[in-house]
Formats: sequence, structure tokens, C-alpha cells
Amino acid sequence: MDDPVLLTGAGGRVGQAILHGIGEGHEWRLLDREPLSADRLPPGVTDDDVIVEDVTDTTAMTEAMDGVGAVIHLAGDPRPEAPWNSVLENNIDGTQTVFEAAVDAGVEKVAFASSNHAVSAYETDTRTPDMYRTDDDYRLDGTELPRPGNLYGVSKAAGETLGRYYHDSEGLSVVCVRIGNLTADHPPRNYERGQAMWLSHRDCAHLFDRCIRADYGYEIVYGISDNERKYYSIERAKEVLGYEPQDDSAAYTLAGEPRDGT
Ligand SMILES: NC(=O)C1=CN([C@@H]2O[C@H](COP(=O)(O)OP(=O)(O)OC[C@H]3O[C@@H](n4cnc5c(N)ncnc54)[C@H](O)[C@@H]3O)[C@@H](O)[C@H]2O)C=CC1
Ligand SMILES: O=C1O[C@H](COP(=O)(O)O)[C@@H](O)[C@H](O)[C@H]1O
Repeated sequence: MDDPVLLTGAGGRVGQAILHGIGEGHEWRLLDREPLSADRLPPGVTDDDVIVEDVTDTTAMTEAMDGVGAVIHLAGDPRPEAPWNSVLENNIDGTQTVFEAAVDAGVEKVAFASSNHAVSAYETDTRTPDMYRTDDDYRLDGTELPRPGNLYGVSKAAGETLGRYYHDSEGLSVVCVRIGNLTADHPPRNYERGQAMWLSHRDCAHLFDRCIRADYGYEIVYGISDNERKYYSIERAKEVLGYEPQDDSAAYTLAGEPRDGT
């Protein structure tokens, strides 16, 4: 992918993990509704490559897409407890605006930041906490129907469906990454569920790099590290995207300390 990559939500946690990992591997156009300080820009990226706009603004998004080859769409309200008015505007309307502007500009592919919360209602009382543990073989693989556990998850399922529509009607390549729980340096502490769906910063950057480089039609994949205890399959991400994660939450104790003591 030689054309610029538009990264929405560039100033946030996922955006920064991506830029720290692969910031020098692509030509970037960074978009966020908040200004990005210089320490949030990868080497070679200047203020000229930064757009401070809202993803719900059709005119701004149309301009932002000009000449872009691929989009990583992260911008939105990430709170599982977010109220309907916020996810309706930022996550659903914003995502539709991004897809529509991408199609109008002839963008080739869009990677959409979906979430574990699009399927969190599969975690029923009878399945938990066993499904979070190594000796349980329950797996979601991306072929199951969405089953959101909150309105935020509903908005992510809506984003996945918008991606399906723009792929089928317009031929846009779309990958929806159901991101688990991103943390830096170590898995979430004392949180079995979070450790089963941990996504390390370096695996996050590599995964979205593969989303930019790989060829696909419409895909839903899980974005977690290669955790020994997991309830999301990463086989589809490996097969279609060439994802090769390096981290595993089992290398850490439940308290988040490295087992080898390093
Ligand atoms: N951090 C995680 O573990 C997970 C994140 N995700 C998804 O990944 C995406 C990024 O999440 P985080 O980086 O954690 O969130 P964050 O809150 O750290 O970053 C989101 C960024 O998007 C910007 N933004 C929000 N609404 C916007 C709008 N309407 N227009 C333009 N910019 C806007 C914010 O200013 C912020 O910089 C979100 O869509 C979230 O739902 C999904 C699963 C897990
Ligand atoms: O989608 C998201 O999921 C992660 C993990 O969920 P949690 O309920 O275990 O915290 C969350 O941290 C993140 O903010 C959210 O966007």
C-alpha cells in the first residue's frame, strides 16, 4: 500500500499503539477531533498530515479521504457504558460517514475497530468463568451472530453491518477487528476475562499493519494476542491477514507480573 493511510482516532490508545509500532511503515494522514501534540506523531509526520475534525462531518471526511488507499477507522466512543445518544452519533453515524466517504473517494479498504462487546452476551452465567480458562475449549470465531452486551456493543455490531453493506453494494474491502482488551507492557491485572482477550501493543500494531497490506473481501476477525487461555479464535486473522502474534497473557501471572521475573 503506497497511498496514504487515513487513521481516525489517531490520538487515542489504539491509535497510539499502532503509530508507535508501525508509524514509520506507512505514509499517514491522522484524524482526530482533538488536536494531536507533537509527541503523538510518528517520525516524519507533521501538522500538515493531521486533520482535526469530527468523523460525523461529511464535508471534512470527504476531504480527508482524497488520495487515500486505506483507512483504519478507530474514532468513536469506546466506553462499554456509553449512552445511546453518544454511540448513535459517534459510533454509528460516524462510521457510516467514514464508509460513505471512503467509497466516494475510491478508497480500496477499510479496517473497522469493532469490539468484544459486540459479542459479550455469549458470556452467559453458565459459561463463565470457565470459558476464560485454559482447559475450556469454547471459542467464538467470527461466524457467529452478534450478541452485544450493551448499547456500545450494539453500535459496534451496527458498524460491522455497515461494512458488510458497503462491501456488498460498492465492492469496498472491509475487515472488522473485534478488539479484545488493549494494554501496554502487561495484560490487565487480576482480570481473567481481560487476560483471555489481551491484545498487546506490538500485536495490535502488527495486526493493523496486516489489515493495511493483506487482500480480503469482507471479514470479521478477533484482535487478541496468542493467549493460551482464550475464547476467541484467531485462526481467521492468521489465515486471511497473515497475523502472527508474538504475545501471550500466560507469560504473566494473574497480577500481571512476568512469570520469568524479567
Ligand atoms: N482500547 C481497547 O481495548 C478497545 C478499543 N476498541 C475500539 O477501538 C477504538 C479506539 O479505542 P481507544 O483508542 O481505546 O479509545 P480512545 O478514547 O483512547 O481514542 C478514541 C479517539 O477517537 C477520538 N474521537 C472520538 N469520537 C470522535 C469523533 N466523533 N470524531 C473524531 N474523533 C473522535 C477521540 O478524541 C480519541 O482520540 C474505538 O472505536 C473503540 O471502540 C474496541 C475494543 C477494545
Ligand atoms: O471495547 C472495549 O473493550 C475493552 C475491554 O472491555 P472491558 O469491559 O473488559 O473493559 C475496553 O477496555 C475498551 O475501553 C472498550 O473500548
